[in-house]
Amino acid sequence: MWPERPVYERLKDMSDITPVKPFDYVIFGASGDLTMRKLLPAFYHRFRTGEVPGTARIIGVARSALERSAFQQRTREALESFVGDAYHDPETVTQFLELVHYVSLDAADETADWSGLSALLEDGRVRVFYFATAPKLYRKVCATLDARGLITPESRVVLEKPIGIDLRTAQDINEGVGRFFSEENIFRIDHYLGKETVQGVMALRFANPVLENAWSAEHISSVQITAAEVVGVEKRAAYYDTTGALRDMVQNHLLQVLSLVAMERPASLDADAVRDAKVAVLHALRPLTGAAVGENTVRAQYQAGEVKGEAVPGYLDELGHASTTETYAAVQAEIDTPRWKGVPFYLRTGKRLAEKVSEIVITFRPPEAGRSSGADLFPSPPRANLLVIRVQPDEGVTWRFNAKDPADDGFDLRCATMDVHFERQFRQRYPDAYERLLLDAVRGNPILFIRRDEVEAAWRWIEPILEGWGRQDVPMCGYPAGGHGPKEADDLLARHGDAWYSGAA
Ligand SMILES: NC(=O)C1=CN([C@@H]2O[C@H](COP(=O)(O)OP(=O)(O)OC[C@H]3O[C@@H](n4cnc5c(N)ncnc54)[C@H](OP(=O)(O)O)[C@@H]3O)[C@@H](O)[C@H]2O)C=CC1
Ligand SMILES: O=C1O[C@H](COP(=O)(O)O)[C@@H](O)[C@H](O)[C@H]1O
Repeated sequence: MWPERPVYERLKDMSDITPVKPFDYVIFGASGDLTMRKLLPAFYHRFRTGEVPGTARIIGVARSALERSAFQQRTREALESFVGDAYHDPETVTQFLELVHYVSLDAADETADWSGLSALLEDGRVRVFYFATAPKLYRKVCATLDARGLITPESRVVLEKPIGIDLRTAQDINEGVGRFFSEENIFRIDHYLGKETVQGVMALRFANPVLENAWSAEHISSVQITAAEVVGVEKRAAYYDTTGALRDMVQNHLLQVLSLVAMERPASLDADAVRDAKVAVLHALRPLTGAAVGENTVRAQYQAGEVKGEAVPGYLDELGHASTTETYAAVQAEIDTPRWKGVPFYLRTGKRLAEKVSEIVITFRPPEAGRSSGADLFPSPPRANLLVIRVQPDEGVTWRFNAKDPADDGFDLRCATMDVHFERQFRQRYPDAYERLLLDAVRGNPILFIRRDEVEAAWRWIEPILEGWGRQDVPMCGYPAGGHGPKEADDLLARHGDAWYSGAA
């Protein structure tokens, strides 16, 4: 039923564990992919390490008619598949399943019988409503929760992305949910912010003066942000075909990463200080309108190909009908601030690519000839320094620098790399992004969640691209499944003398 599970070496767990108070966590969309693959395994890990108390309740809600025992069985299978062997302890799993409840309910039906859910909720506890369903349900479910008296002063709501399909629908959702929950109790989740290496961007930038001082157009010539996936759309075709790569990944994950890479130093690590700094970047993105959409963006669909030795069908064959939804998007963005004047930020994401990798690549300017630098000193010209932040997998950093070529008796240069693999270095398990985010919502800590103005600013920038694509201003390109994306995305960079980083530092 589930894909083959990976085997992990057991590494150290978090040492900084502060158990949360008993809570009731209601997950709408409990039988879905996200809950099974990410949310329940994340809760399990935090239960295993003692952060989630044994009296907490995780209450799954979906329309499927399931007994509690059947949902517990599905949970057990999900944990077998998605928790590494080294952390999968049958006794702990059995204890964890005691936390898990299920209510069969059509959350879109305000006339349905909600008493099964209310009966499981305890007054005085932190109560989290997590919406792992289609965003069009969010407002309605909030209204019904309110009508049924289920929203208490200790209640919070977690909204999965994408929030809407454009600016207007995002505003509608924000307004609608905002009628029942104050902004401080709305947690808009973007799981990329929960990734350790994405949070680590701030540490890298602001705790290392060498990097902090070089972090601008004076020293950096381009920034690449990639989120490549091997999987196709598979069972999520119905959702994906109405969404596409730009809405699914760029509007949220990639723009959040870009904001962290490009933001000014925040006044503090308070949630609002960081969010103020991030939203300033989103406001400073140069709008891509008119001809600029065609010049700066590429969209494409995967075609039949081969992934890890297996033949796979193209997107349209999988769907069985025509579609203008992109499974790949590449965008060249510019940020109109003095710090980033003239620096291209290249973003790309796609399904059915050669490998699963998310990374940030910072290319520094090589020393210029004529300056009092190394450029004129050596017989071979120095190459650009590269800093590669591997968001996932193999979280870490690679630094490419110029070294003296040991094979040469003169002073020829050769590129060398320093590779840091964080798990190896810290002997520390890298938690899945959802682990921290699920419990930050219980703690009421919003630092890794997105504020309303951020979501709307991101849509404001994305919308003209969607409009240009809707007008068919930009051709739909193709790329073979299992490859590196469309040739047109390579051309986008080649126009500036750049090339996508291919792992070969
Ligand atoms: N899957 C992923 O990797 C990621 C998903 N997300 C987001 O999470 C959300 C869920 O995604 P995903 O799990 O993939 O989607 P799925 O389609 O797999 O799951 C949707 C869930 O919603 C339930 N559901 C649908 N309608 C209702 C209803 N009226 N009342 C109660 N439950 C309902 C379905 O169960 P039933 O049919 O039994 O009612 C099912 O459990 C989406 O917003 C998606 O964008 C975000 C990041 C990653
Ligand atoms: O939000 C989403 O993210 C996943 C990719 O997440 P990752 O953590 O595995 O990089 C993507 O597959 C999905 O389509 C999208 O909705």
